[in-house]
Amino acid sequence: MSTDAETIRYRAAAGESPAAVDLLDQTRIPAELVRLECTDLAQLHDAIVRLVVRGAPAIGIAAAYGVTLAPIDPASNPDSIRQCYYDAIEYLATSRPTAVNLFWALNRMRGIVESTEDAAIGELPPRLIEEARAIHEEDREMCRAMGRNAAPLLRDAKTVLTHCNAGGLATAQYGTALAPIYYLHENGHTLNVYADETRPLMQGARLTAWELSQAGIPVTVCTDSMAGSLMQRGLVDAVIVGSDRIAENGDVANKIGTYPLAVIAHYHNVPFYVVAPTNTFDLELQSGDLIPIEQRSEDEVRYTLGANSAVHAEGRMAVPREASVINPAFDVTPAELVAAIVTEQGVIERPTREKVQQHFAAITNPT
Ligand SMILES: CSC[C@H]1O[C@H](OP(=O)(O)O)[C@H](O)[C@@H]1O
Repeated sequence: MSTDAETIRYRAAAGESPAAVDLLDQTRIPAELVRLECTDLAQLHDAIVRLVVRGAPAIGIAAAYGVTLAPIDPASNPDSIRQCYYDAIEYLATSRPTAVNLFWALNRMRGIVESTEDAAIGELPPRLIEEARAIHEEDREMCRAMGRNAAPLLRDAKTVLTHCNAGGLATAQYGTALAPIYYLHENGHTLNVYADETRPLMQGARLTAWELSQAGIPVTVCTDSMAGSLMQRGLVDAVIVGSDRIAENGDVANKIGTYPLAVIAHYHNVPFYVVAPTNTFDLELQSGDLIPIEQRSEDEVRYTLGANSAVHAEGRMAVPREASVINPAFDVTPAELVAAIVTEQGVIERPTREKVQQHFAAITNPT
């Protein structure tokens, strides 16, 4: 993806210009490529809430950079400086509840604050910038690794179906679920991709279709309700999606509409793959029913194409005011419907609690 379409950029403060988290405004794609500069915490928090920046890893990266925007007074005492950063971390943690990468990244930033001695408090701002940049670059590398690790699962596939956007726009670059698609394309095996439009905010139609088209990968947008008949007619060789949080037993939270895809894929013997970095696992949650599910504004359903972006500002009312609306942003797919979870460390075939634990044990105690 070209640098002007890079999901997130960061500018440290220099002279009169303040530090800025520079985001590709994903609510404006595909109509236009517009960047939004966030120079304070409220702007960054709002950008996460409105899905200007979205996708579990990208949310974590943006929030990590967001901590460096805390309005510290360098002349105040070390405890006051630390408290200002802690307040920023707590505030950013209120932006969206489901993607565990947000909390994982904020905890890493908290660790830098906690571990900086009074005598070195002047070093804290550059240390935080360095940690956020490390989180950003690590994600770039993890996406490449997930592409390599997931590619063999698709070696015999011609056509895959994906849901929402788990591509470069959801990460530092390259994506999770789309990473093997890019990797195979780069190595002479170009897949055909069905992209679920993904109501109500249309991340599939607007974002996945845009980024795959930019990469020269054939993509066909289908409505969410079409996926079943595509599999019924044998037109889908595999379903591949990202995730926002994976419980210890392998249950997977992802964009609303993922669970029915997994059920239909299971019924039609189509392999259902999940691609996510290890920082998307929440090993403190024993099962998926404990994953917090974000409830978003009903107006995103009431208006065509959702109601929270410039593209949607002229959205037409699709639901009479007298009718009620629900808008859970995610659902949970039980592990038994998942053929494999692919991380940057490898592949968890037929995930179970034991296999997830083994995957993480192998990371901490490599043989
Ligand atoms: C690579 S994680 C992408 C993940 O995040 C999306 O949710 P949202 O667009 O609301 O941030 C969706 O669940 C994707 O699978």
